Amino acid sequence: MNTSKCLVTGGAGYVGSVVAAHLLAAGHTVTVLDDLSTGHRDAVPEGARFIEGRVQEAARHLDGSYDAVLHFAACSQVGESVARPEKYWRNNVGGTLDLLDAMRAAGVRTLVFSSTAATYGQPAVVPVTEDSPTVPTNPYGASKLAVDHMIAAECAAHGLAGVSLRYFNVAGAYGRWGERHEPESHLVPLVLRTALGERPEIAVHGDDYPTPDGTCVRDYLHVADLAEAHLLALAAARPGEHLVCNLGNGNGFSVREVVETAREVTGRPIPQRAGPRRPGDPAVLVASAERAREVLGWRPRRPDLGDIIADAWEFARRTADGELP
Ligand SMILES: NC(=O)c1ccc[n+]([C@@H]2O[C@H](COP(=O)([O-])OP(=O)(O)OC[C@H]3O[C@@H](n4cnc5c(N)ncnc54)[C@H](O)[C@@H]3O)[C@@H](O)[C@H]2O)c1
Ligand SMILES: O=c1ccn([C@@H]2O[C@H](COP(=O)(O)OP(=O)(O)O[C@H]3O[C@H](CO)[C@H](O)[C@H](O)[C@H]3O)[C@@H](O)[C@H]2O)c(=O)[nH]1
Repeated sequence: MNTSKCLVTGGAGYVGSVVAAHLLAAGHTVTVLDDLSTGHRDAVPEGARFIEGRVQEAARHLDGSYDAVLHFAACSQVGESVARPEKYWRNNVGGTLDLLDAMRAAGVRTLVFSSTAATYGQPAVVPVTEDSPTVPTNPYGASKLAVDHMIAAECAAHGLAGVSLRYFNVAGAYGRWGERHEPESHLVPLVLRTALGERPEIAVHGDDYPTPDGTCVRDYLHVADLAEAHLLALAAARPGEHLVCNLGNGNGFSVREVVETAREVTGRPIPQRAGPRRPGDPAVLVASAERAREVLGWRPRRPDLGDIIADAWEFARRTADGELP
């Protein structure tokens, strides 16, 4: 296997730190560039070089010795993006434009980008393929879609080898790396904080959706399986081509099913209360990841929701016990 020298932007965050750990384990050389706006210094894996800095200043750090960039650094809260869209255009779109300029100037010609299911908005048909219409329902999704377009144009005009990976719902943990967002908005870690007694109950955002139990259905994906896909994407990237791949397991679980599975995994009660819908939430989001299987050869190893939640639970418990930071 060829090994690469990689710049990992956002490598102090949840997904970026897990991917950085996988890259190192596979023998790649890793430099993390992160401004710690939502990330944690201690999440950067041992063996990676760390630069505290902004993607907007990537030109200062990139040179021709790098083979590839994996770009995770972004703002990623849907609600905040509605309230403060300018932050999302500036950081996600503007930051990536600066990064592309820096890569072109340094001659670094491979990019793997964290895109999202939010680029599709409310899909009319599930499972969602990469050919589904992209009609984002919030500025976060729109900013990520704009970046996908920027990368496609950079590939066509300047020969970049670009891959956009559209994650569905990432969850789980990998060893000492897990989800530590503050504030946390994602369902699985909030359910587990409730199991730990740190929160009195889980608010179910809407139970009147056109789904079997009335709650939203999502496709949950293990963060370690997601990391594997990034390594495969690095190997599959081709100059002048922009590859877009969905990443999900193709199985939908409702909010109630997630809570029930967490009760089974943790053996704790986990009170829940139905509340109003959260604006912008699609009823059902399930991926077709056929392309990732065919083109990348991606095979998720932990597709079972119980396994995903068990790993997140182990991480949440160790964090609560003070064993992890
Ligand atoms: N977690 C999910 O479920 C999910 C789903 C779809 C897509 N994504 C995308 O995956 C990526 C990683 O998500 P995450 O959950 O790990 O988020 P995260 O907030 O944990 O990580 C993002 C990291 O980027 C850093 N960062 C932000 N702006 C920066 C800048 N301008 N310069 C340098 N560093 C900067 C933050 O400090 C943080 O460490 C994001 O691009 C996100 O949009 C995540
Ligand atoms: O306290 C909570 C938190 C969430 N939910 C529900 O649980 C489901 C999953 O919510 P998350 O916030 O965990 O995830 P999203 O589906 O909203 O978001 C995920 O998918 C999006 C694409 O639509 C973006 O990519 C985003 O970054 C990614 O986390 C949703 O129906 C949400 O309404 C609750 O009922 N209660």
